[in-house]
Amino acid sequence: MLGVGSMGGAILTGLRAPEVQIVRPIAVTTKSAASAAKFAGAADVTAAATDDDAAANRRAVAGAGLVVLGVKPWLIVDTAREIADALAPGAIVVSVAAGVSTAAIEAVLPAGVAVVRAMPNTPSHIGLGVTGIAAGATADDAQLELVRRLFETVGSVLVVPEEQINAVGAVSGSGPAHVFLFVEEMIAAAERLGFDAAAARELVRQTVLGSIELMRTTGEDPAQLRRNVTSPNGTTERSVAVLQEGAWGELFDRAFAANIRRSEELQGS
Ligand SMILES: NC(=O)C1=CN([C@@H]2O[C@H](COP(=O)(O)OP(=O)(O)OC[C@H]3O[C@@H](n4cnc5c(N)ncnc54)[C@H](O)[C@@H]3O)[C@@H](O)[C@H]2O)C=CC1
Ligand SMILES: O=C(O)[C@@H]1CCC=N1
Repeated sequence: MLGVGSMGGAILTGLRAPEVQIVRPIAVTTKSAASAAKFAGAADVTAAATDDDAAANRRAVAGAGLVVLGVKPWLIVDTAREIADALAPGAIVVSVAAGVSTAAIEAVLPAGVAVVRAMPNTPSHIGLGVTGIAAGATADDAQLELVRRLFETVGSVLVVPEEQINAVGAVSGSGPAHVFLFVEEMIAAAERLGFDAAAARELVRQTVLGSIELMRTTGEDPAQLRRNVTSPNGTTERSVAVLQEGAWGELFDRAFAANIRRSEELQGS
């Protein structure tokens, strides 16, 4: 795994679970020595920093069947180019980068190396991620299945056509940020009602955690769960009506469109 920051690190945490059957140690690389040092003494991971060893990425992928590129989008093609002739024949290269197409990566890799694009999210850190995966031109069903199993170690997986991967990024890849923004705004509004920061945080955090857990454990439709709170002619009806005046549907359409536009720009970067 080349690059184990927020996203790569979350996937790595899932892969390190003892029940995951995988060849160990998992070879990872980071840019800085300080990041690599966090794995010092780990029996299941070997880490090397590209700042220390310019050949760290090439060494890490030697003999690997599955290589995950977890670097920033604008480094993906250069990183793929850098490791191209160190890859084992038949290796699968998975990119988690926003925007960058499988074709752009395939173009710098030797024939016989399969490329798969994945769009995971950070709840993968606790095994509750959701990842969209899409096969490149040469990845066959068995290779895609292996990548599915990789991401199933950290949550659920949806196979989508590559044209939809940017949309997966908007909905679930970036999704945790949208949820946290909602929580931040609710806390700030609670503070404006006069609650101190600790009380506002407790009221909102527990409401959000409890609501999500209710949705998970009951399996109920969110609209029904909302109706369960909304007494006819009660208080919720009034606040929900005000929120709906905010045209959330249109707001989300615009937010997702902006997100997808940025993925398209990153493709060209
Ligand atoms: N953060 C998120 O929620 C999500 C991120 N992604 C994608 O994941 C990728 C990484 O994003 P983050 O984890 O957020 O960034 P990050 O900055 O937290 O992690 C990037 C990692 O790459 C390492 N790195 C930099 N140059 C390197 C090199 N030449 N060789 C090896 N490692 C190198 C850095 O040390 C760092 O560990 C991006 O392409 C992004 O589009 C995809 C889905 C969600
Ligand atoms: O913000 C980003 O570009 C990355 C991709 C999806 C989530 N984080």
